[in-house]
Amino acid sequence: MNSQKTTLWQKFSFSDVTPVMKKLAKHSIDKSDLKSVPFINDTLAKGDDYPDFETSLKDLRQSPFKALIKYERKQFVYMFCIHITDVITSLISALAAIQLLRSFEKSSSNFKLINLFYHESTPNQTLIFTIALAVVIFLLKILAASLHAQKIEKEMLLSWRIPFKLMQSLYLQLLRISKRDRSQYQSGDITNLAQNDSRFLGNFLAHALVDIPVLIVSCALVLILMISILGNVAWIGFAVICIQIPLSLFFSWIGNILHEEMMKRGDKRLQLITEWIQGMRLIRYFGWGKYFKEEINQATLSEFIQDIKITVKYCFAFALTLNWWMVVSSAIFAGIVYFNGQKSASTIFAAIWLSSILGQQITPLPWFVNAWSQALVASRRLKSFYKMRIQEEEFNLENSIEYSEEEIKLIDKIINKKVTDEISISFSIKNVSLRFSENEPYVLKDINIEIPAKKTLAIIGPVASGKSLLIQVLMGDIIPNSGEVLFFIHINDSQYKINSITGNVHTSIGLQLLRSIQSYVPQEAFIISSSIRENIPLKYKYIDENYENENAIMNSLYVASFHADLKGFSHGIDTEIGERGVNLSGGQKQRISLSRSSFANSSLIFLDDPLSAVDVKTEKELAQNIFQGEWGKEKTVIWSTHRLDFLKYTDEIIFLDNGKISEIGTYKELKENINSRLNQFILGLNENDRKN
Ligand SMILES: Nc1ncnc2c1ncn2[C@@H]1O[C@H](COP(=O)(O)OP(=O)(O)OP(=O)(O)O)[C@@H](O)[C@H]1O
Repeated sequence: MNSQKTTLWQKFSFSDVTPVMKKLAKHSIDKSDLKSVPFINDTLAKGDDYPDFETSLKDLRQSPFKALIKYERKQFVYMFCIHITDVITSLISALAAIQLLRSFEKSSSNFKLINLFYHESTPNQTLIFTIALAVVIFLLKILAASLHAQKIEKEMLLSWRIPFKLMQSLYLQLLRISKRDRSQYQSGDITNLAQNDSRFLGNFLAHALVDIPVLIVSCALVLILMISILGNVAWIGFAVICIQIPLSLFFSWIGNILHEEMMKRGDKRLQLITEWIQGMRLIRYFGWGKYFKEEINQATLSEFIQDIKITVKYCFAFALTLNWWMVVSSAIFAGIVYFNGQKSASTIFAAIWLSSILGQQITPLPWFVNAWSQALVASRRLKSFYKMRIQEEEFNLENSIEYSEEEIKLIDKIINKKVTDEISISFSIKNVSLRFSENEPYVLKDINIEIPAKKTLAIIGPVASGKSLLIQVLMGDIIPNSGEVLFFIHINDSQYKINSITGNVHTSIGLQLLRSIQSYVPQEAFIISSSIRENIPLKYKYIDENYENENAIMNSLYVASFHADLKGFSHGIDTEIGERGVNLSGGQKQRISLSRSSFANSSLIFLDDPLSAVDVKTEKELAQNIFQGEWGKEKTVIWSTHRLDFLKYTDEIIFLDNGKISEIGTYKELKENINSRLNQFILGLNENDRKN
């Protein structure tokens, strides 16, 4: 149903919403239910002019505030028209009511509309006219109320859509942010940006932005009417307003200067709460709960105090504004008495009614200022988040590789997973060095390695020697200060004109290519709060594909030696494994993570020491399944490890010492050399002992 075509009354009908509400109550709502509600559909998906993330990022970096005004301008114009018509309708009804009074008085020379129709009106004619006028006033009031309802509906739409759109781009930015810049932000800051800042911005734009120009226009209109009806005494009312507005703005403003600090205190509290949740076990075991609680209480208290300071100023401004219209009308009465103006009922009524319309417009002024300053702070904070570089921006354009038309076609097919032939990958790493800032030492130094296709390379070395960093550089996650990482994709028995592609992992195309053929098993397993069945394929990715493919899931669990563990689960692969896998042991989580990689069946696998929590028996099984099985023969595996027993299954080993390759060779070569770094390492000697 197109909401543009629905009538006002249909829009307010609950018949569409009721079935969804019932389902919501039963927690069984799905996407198709949401689609059946035109309002939700309209709000979240259709009818907006938001560009895609890349395009909007430019605008968001200049000012999220201005960007949103640009994308929602049609809505703002529409809301302005509705709102100003609503105000004008109210003014016309006030004029009609004044005229009604004057038709009884027959004394006023101004606005004697009745004389336009009846020069010598009979009492009956006057009666009919006044009844007709009363009906018109009533209808005008209904029209004004329904216009106002329409405006509120639009406000609601915007107050949902703006934060929703901002959150979407925030998540995308978070996903693509460069690894170096990401470290500037803590989880609490990001939660606050998504939860509060985006809402503050949405609140102001939805509820106040349009009201400010409406306020200015309507005040001018009311003033013109007052002058034409009441004469020069209306200027007294105007003068009284001129005193009140700056006073109330002043108090709102000084309250709002405190707002930025308030947001920082909120970040701190959220940060502590996130740490509390993440470290719940440790906090309990170490008995830190009391101190943590105190810290959170203090952060909450300091946020609360700041809020009180802001609220006091705001309330003062609000109190000033709320009943000011009475002061305005009283001042006008005083003027009428002092200057001996018209003292008829219609004049008094005009003074009261027009002042109250003026008051209605001005009352929310302190709130506008409050919402405005919150929105400005939110926009500034969001801007600095969007300003962080996305990963592609760190790439050096000189590294780009020129591709022929045929190559681009093939790249496209690989990225979109349309290549059915067998793919294999080799690497060439040249002069790679890395440090995190000018003042810090290099953490990777002049790394040069060739990794052949379908081979297993082990990266070993002492703690903090740079193993994980090297893997992250090879995966394109960290851009080195110098050197390059090239990879070569070979396609066997290809029906395409070409059967190999060269890529640089630190270019946009290279990164996309690599991500379409790689899988990764991290040091710490990532487990979603769901069943094993959904955890293996990660339901998000395979939702429309084969995530219910039980054979493939079982096979991947077998490869990761998880099949025996399944017997202990009451519901087999449908067993829920709790939030972040709380119902699993450390080793089980790691093996779920490994099965995921096996299920993905990628041609290139990065393993960042994922077997640290696996026992010796399982370790042997894994070695047979993985390194002697399909992975060892068909895939390129790059594996950082401390588990030296596995090394005999690898094709090549590099030994990292303090970011530098100190040794490279096969397991046999390194083991046979008594002085090899590997043998020294097994004996427990460090690099310095060896040199000495
Ligand atoms: N973002 C970063 N900023 C600054 N230094 C970093 C950063 N990430 C890692 N390092 C430093 O780089 C060095 C190598 O870290 P890396 O994680 O690669 O070690 P590792 O060999 O994988 O260690 P482990 O065996 O303990 O997993 C460490 O000294 C670490 O402190």
